[in-house]
Amino acid sequence: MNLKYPVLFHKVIKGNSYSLADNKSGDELTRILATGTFDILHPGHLYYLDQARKYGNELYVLVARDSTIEHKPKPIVPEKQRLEMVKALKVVDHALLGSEEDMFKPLEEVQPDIIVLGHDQVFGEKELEDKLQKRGFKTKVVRLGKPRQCPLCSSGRIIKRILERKRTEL
Ligand SMILES: Cc1cc2nc3c(=O)[nH]c(=O)nc-3n(C[C@H](O)[C@H](O)[C@H](O)COP(=O)(O)O)c2cc1C
Ligand SMILES: Nc1ncnc2c1ncn2[C@@H]1O[C@H](COP(=O)(O)OP(=O)(O)OP(=O)(O)O)[C@@H](O)[C@H]1O
Repeated sequence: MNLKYPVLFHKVIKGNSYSLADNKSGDELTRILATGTFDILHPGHLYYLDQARKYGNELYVLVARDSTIEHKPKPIVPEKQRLEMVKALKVVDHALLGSEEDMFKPLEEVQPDIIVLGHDQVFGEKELEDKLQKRGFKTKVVRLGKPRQCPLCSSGRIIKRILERKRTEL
C-alpha cells in the first residue's frame, strides 16, 4: 500500500458534502481512477493527478489508446511511451493502457471507488455514473474545478509553441 499522500477525509463537491467515511471503514483503501491522454507531460497533468489523489489513498491512471483519441489531434507520443511516463510519476500508484474496444472493460480489473474527471473532460458526471451503474459498478464520479493556469499547461499549446518556434527559425 502506498500512503505517500494523505487521505482527504472530507471534501465538498459542487455544494454536496461527500465524506469518504460514508463509503468505507477507516482502514480500507479508497481507489481513485484518473484518465487522460497525457501526450506531453506538463504541470497541469501533475495538478490534476495530485487533486485526484486527494479523494482517496490509491491512484490508478488509465492512459487513452492512440486508436481511441478522436476528439482532438492524435497524440505525438505513442501510447506505450505515454504510459511509461505516467507510471514514473510519484503521485501515481498504478497506470494502465485503456481498452481499444470498450472503455468499461479496464474498470473490471481496477474496480475504482471514485472516478475523478478533469475540468475539461468530455464526459458528463451524471451520464457516466448512470452508465457505470448499468454495467454493475458502484463507482462515484466527481469533476474537478479550476485548472492549473500556466502558459504551457496544455500538451496542445506546447506543440503549437514548438511549431511556431520552428517556423520562425526557417
Ligand atoms: C471511466 C473512463 C474510462 C475510460 N476508458 C478508456 C479506455 O478503456 N480506453 C481509452 O482509450 N480511453 C478511455 N477513456 C478515455 C480517456 O482516458 C480520456 O479520458 C479521453 O480520451 C479524454 O482525454 P483527454 O482528457 O486526455 O482529452 C476513459 C475515460 C473514462 C472517464
Ligand atoms: N492545466 C491543467 N490543469 C488541470 N488539469 C489539467 C490541465 N491540463 C490537463 N489537465 C487534465 O489532465 C487530464 C489529461 O489531459 P490531456 O491529456 O487531455 O492534456 P491536455 O494538456 O489538456 O491536452 P490538450 O492540450 O491536447 O487538450 C485531463 O483530465 C485534463 O483535464
